[in-house]
Amino acid sequence: MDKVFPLAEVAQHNNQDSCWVILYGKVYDVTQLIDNHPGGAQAILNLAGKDATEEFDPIHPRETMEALQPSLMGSLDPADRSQIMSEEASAKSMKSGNVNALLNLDDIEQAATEVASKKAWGYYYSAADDKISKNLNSAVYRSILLRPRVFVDVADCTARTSFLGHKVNLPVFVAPAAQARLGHPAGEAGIAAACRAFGVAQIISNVASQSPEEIVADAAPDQVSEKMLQRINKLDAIKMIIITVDTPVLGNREDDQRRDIQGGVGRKTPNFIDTSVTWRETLGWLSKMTDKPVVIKGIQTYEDALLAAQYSYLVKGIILSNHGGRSLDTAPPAVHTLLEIRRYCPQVFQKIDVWVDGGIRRGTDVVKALCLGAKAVGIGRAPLWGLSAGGVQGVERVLQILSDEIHNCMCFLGVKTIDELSLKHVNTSMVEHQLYNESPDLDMEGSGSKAKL
Ligand code: HEM
Ligand SMILES: Cc1cc2nc3c(=O)[nH]c(=O)nc-3n(C[C@H](O)[C@H](O)[C@H](O)COP(=O)(O)O)c2cc1C
Repeated sequence: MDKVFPLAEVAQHNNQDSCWVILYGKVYDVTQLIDNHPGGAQAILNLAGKDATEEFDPIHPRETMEALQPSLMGSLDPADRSQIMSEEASAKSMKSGNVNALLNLDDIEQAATEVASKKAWGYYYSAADDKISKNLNSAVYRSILLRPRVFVDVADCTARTSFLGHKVNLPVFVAPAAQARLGHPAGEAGIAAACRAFGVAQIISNVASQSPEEIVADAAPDQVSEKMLQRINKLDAIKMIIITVDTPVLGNREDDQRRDIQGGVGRKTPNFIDTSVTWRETLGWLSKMTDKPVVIKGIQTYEDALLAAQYSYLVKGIILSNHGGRSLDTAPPAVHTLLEIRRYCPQVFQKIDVWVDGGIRRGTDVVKALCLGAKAVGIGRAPLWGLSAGGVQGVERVLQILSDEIHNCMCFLGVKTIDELSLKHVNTSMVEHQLYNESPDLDMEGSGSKAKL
């Protein structure tokens, strides 16, 4: 028979010698676990004698509960449990609101800021040092102008395209992001549900708060270890392996550190960083481990884009990204790298797919990146804000807003398909002037008011 414990009794076991916690209404004696806990002894001790569900839930995949089975003691007294649950429910009801009334991605971030925990907000919002790269990621799109064409029949305008051969409804993908369950219990699987509804691709983080099997469970993390790759190779719903290379060390994210009592969520996620990766050895190893196409995320210079293209037998794409400004502050926004590639090694666009992410606030931003040669555009924080503001519906709202804005922008430009978007639809003079102190290269097709007629 299940043993029942009142909250007052659990509360007495609140130290290293006897440490009990409540998880999902059950009582666990985790005294033996403290010293071997991957998240550190203090993480558990801070919650000793208390309900640890809220702290535990976003960080551990469901299978952790199996590891905890031997420590199960019984259940929390139902009266105490219902007290805790009603407190949780009233906190949650503040979160519901009509996400469909939110008109743009800034509104969604604002709504999420109001309802998210300080810790979730700090983790999502934070970027390295002085946030120069984070802010420039968005600002750079503002200094690219669009060149609308008129009297074009755009009745059949569509934003459908393909993503390494897989058909998608929008040229937008959800970029990998750790800890989606910090923002909402629906987590990465909730983002997947919204992506499924919109026919949009999602990249799953290696440090997601749910396992890859949970996330793709309804589809039509430890290190990128051999074990994980073997699991992923078996999942048909996972179409490609993305290797993130822009974070050899964790960026200095002060908003995260300030709002989390244990020094920042980023620092507590499992140690997934390997500082010894190299082009030749890591890609050689990866080519033996998987038949799935490989995409390298975090390219920030044309030199590295060129190198990646030399491995095109394995590397099918690159994502120009500075990790949403979360790694090296003052690293360039993807738009600068796109322009560099156009200038110094445009052949890269022919050899591999080039995608970008960082700073997307509007459908016009997406369209501008596509005009400059990107095949797809990633959003990182926006789906996390959507999830925090309104769960799956919030993420769907993000995708709906972008979809509408992309469609309208294409109609204004007089284009009917994504493939028609080109350099002649944008004027990049301001950015090029800032980068090279000169007007754009007039030999390039389009790109500015002096383009050939
Ligand atoms: C207080 C109740 C908690 C319990 C009972 C608990 C239990 C566990 C267990 C059993 C594992 C190992 C899972 C496995 O090997 O399959 C684990 C992993 C981990 N825990 Fe906790 N934990 C607790 C709280 C926390 C907190 C508050 C944090 C962070 C602040 C944290 C961070 C981690 C991390 C980072 C891992 C490694 C996850 C991974 O490798 O994927 N834990 N925890
Ligand atoms: C909270 C958060 C967690 C992230 N976690 C990862 C990750 O685990 N792996 C990764 O490659 N990129 C990660 N990123 C970076 C995103 O994939 C993406 O490059 C970036 O967020 C894009 O910028 P944006 O947020 O301005 O759209 C994370 C970003 C955020 C905001």
